[in-house]
Amino acid sequence: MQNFTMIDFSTIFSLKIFLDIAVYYFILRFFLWILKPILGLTPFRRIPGPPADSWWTGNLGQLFNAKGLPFHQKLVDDYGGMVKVHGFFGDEQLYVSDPRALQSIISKDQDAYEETAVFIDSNKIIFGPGLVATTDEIHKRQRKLVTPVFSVTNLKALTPLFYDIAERLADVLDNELKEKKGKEAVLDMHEWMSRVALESVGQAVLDYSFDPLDSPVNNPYTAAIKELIPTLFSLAILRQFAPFLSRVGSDAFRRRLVEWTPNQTVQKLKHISDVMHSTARRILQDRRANIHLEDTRQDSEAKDIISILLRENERAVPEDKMSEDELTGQITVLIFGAQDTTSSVMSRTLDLLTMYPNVQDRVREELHAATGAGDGNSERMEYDEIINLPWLDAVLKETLRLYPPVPFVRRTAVKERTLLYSPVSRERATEDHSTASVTVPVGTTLFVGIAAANRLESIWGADAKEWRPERWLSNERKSEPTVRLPGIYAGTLSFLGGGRSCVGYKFALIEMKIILATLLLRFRFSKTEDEIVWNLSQIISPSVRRSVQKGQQVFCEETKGLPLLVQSDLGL
Ligand code: HEM
Repeated sequence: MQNFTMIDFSTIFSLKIFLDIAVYYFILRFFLWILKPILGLTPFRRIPGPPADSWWTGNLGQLFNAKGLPFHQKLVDDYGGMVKVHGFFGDEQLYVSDPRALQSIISKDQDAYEETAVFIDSNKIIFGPGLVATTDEIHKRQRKLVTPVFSVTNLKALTPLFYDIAERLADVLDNELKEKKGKEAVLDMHEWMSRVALESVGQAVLDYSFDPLDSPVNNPYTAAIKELIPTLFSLAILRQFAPFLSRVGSDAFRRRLVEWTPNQTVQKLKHISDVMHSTARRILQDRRANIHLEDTRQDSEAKDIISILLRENERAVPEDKMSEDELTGQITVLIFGAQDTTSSVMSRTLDLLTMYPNVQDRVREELHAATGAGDGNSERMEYDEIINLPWLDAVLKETLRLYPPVPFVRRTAVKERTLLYSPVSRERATEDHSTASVTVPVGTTLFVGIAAANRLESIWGADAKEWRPERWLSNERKSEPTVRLPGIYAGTLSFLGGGRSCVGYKFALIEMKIILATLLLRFRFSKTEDEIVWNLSQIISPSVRRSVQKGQQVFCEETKGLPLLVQSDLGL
């Protein structure tokens, strides 16, 4: 009883402090908002940009909006590569797609631009202290161990596994068509791409099956990971307070605060995070038990990414070793980083191939020639062969360039730096190639416009906004552009660049190529009557838009999915 009174008192005390700080925070921001323009404290007076859409959320509601993609593009079309946008209470932020400024942010001066505190702190709460929740030396130490695990040698060893999963999916789709009593049927290919992506990353990273593909999924982790991105996105505005909330009280107090929050979405996020964390911990214990077993048997070594990481961690010098919490954090981060991104790109590729059937035929011809599929005895390709197929490669490069699944990331300036950029006036006809500069004060939030930079005419030519895989074929390649983006993949920013670039990009490429090649060899994909729209939900995903009549009124309804007509008779 005594104990109970004590805990209750400290909780109430912490809650009071929390509420006091929250009130003072809002009052301070409110006064700053009024005073800043009067005192001339607006750092980006000369940078063009749209007016704030709301006095307290600025342009955030437009930027973090499922239908926000056209707004992102319009910023660049109307105002150029350095745009001023507004955050909370008039906070001035920069939306950058200018290649020279991006070189500084992503590469040359990368230590001056860190992930935002909102990103780091909310990831720490959701995933634990893995790569996306750490900064500075801790982040560098973790990357030193994680990056080599994704070496080409390790990925080559995973190639047969990716083939096993891709072929299992093709057999399952074949059965679906047979069950529908024919050689063709409309199937939700985004659902299948999501399932096969999760199974691939589960098996390749953890040696764990999340989804057998040939039977219904009944795994709480699978359900949790599916819900994570939409749930995070619907809390986009609330998450801006994560840095503030994560510094209030103890871990136990903050957990209780979350439990008390009378908001269904917050409770859903707590449940998702708990499921992911407990599953990751269990898997880690299993893997650890297995690698010790293999060590004593001197058996062939496990090829999954986490077993390799555990072995590397054992061998690392004490100051480089990752703790149990850091390793658990990596598991969820890798699964999360891999699933929605690759499924989005594979879905988009299939959708585009239905819009450009001649390109679909061309890729299939290339696959037939490489595998002997036309003669009825299709063979698996080796890693090097499939990675270097020109048409398949061109299709993926062009899809990733024009439709990167992560269209922007954000950074915070942690050191004051000056960015050089080319100012572009509103009328493109009067483009000005002179250099302008802007000093970026510490604390400024910057948007790195990945999709915007990937579509710049100054780099990709007048047809930059068209999907033309041919541009990647050697006979079409013109001279190297004079302006370059600081990206690690094909001169694009799709996997970013610098010290926070995607660690899994080679994994993603081989996985996606094997799955797409296997499907294209067995099936033809065509459009249906359905209207497909691509929505922004942190990562872009497809939905079907339908008109629904309710009484006298007609409404537009959107359901996640990508229905495509799938045919198994390729007439070979
Ligand atoms: C088409 C697929 C993919 C795309 C387009 C993609 C894109 C990206 C981008 C843009 C970032 C930078 C995020 C930021 O700075 O805020 C990133 C980071 C990351 N990606 Fe990927 N990714 C893909 C697949 C994968 C896969 C398959 C894995 C793992 C197996 C993975 C693991 C990660 C991790 C761990 C990070 C954080 C790196 C760090 O902060 O040091 N990604 N990815």
